[in-house]
Amino acid sequence: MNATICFIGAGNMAKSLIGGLLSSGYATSKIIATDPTEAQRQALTQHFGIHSYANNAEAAVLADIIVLAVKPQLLRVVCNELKDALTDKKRLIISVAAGIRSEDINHWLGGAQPIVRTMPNTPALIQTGASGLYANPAVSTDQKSQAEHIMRAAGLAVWVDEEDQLDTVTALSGSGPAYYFLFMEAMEEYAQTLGLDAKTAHLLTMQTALGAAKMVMESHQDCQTLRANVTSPNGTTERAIQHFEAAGLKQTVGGAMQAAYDRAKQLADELGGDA
Ligand SMILES: NC(=O)C1=CN([C@@H]2O[C@H](COP(=O)(O)OP(=O)(O)OC[C@H]3O[C@@H](n4cnc5c(N)ncnc54)[C@H](O)[C@@H]3O)[C@@H](O)[C@H]2O)C=CC1
Ligand SMILES: O=C(O)[C@@H]1CCC=N1
Repeated sequence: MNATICFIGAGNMAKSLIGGLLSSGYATSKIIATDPTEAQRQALTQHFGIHSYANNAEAAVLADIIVLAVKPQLLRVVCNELKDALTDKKRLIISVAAGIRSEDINHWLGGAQPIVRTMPNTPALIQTGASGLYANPAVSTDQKSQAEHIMRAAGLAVWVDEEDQLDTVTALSGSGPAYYFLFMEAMEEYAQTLGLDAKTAHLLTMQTALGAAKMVMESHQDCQTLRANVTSPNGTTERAIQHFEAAGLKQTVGGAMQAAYDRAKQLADELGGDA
């Protein structure tokens, strides 16, 4: 693939994707980015050696693929700036903005636009991301492969058939890293209550999370079996699990994911449409 890719907005998510592409061997000359902040533009040149622009439309016309990586609240304004520059409708638009429907982006860009909407997550920063992707009907097979190539550079990329499923992806992998961080925070804090110093508690928590994730990925056993292997009859883990179950852990997790899912839909209603 040697398409020119233009990132609109050069914050954390754009930098993760750019970093991933460059480390996978993508040519520096084929990636450009825009940002109104001079410091961000300088950082791009210093870290990645790519060209950067202050003007979105000026940069967008130079590219085959445009990645919209600004905050969701700014997307409408940015699309308005790009609309007149993108009249040929050939370029693929990839949006990483949380909660903005492809239909709204299409409308803001003047219609008939190939759009892939994606929901990445922050581990993309270390090329261990997980992204869900949805393509609108105007996206060609080649453009689908291009979008997948870009998102794969930052980790796992999976397609969903219905755009609604991206709200589930948001509640799962989009917000998910924060769930694990919270759980780790709670473990670390209580280990200190039980007598460990902060550093030891932190190290053991991190390594336990990493070990558990690696076992799930590499052992080819399901979570239930792996859990059973840790749980000796009448032992310590059994007591802890009984406590989680009595406290309704699965219902709590379900309730939290439902709240994230509902908020994703609400955001799309608040930020989208013609209002
Ligand atoms: N942080 C997360 O976990 C996830 C974030 N996202 C999405 O990624 C998108 C970007 O998020 P971050 O990279 O975290 O934000 P960020 O704030 O780090 O980056 C946004 C960048 O856009 C620039 N910008 C502001 N106005 C602009 C304009 N008019 N034209 C061009 N650039 C402009 C800002 O200077 C900034 O550098 C958001 O839409 C967010 O919903 C998606 C999935 C997960
Ligand atoms: O919290 C949010 O709204 C975004 C979407 C997924 C992760 N961060």
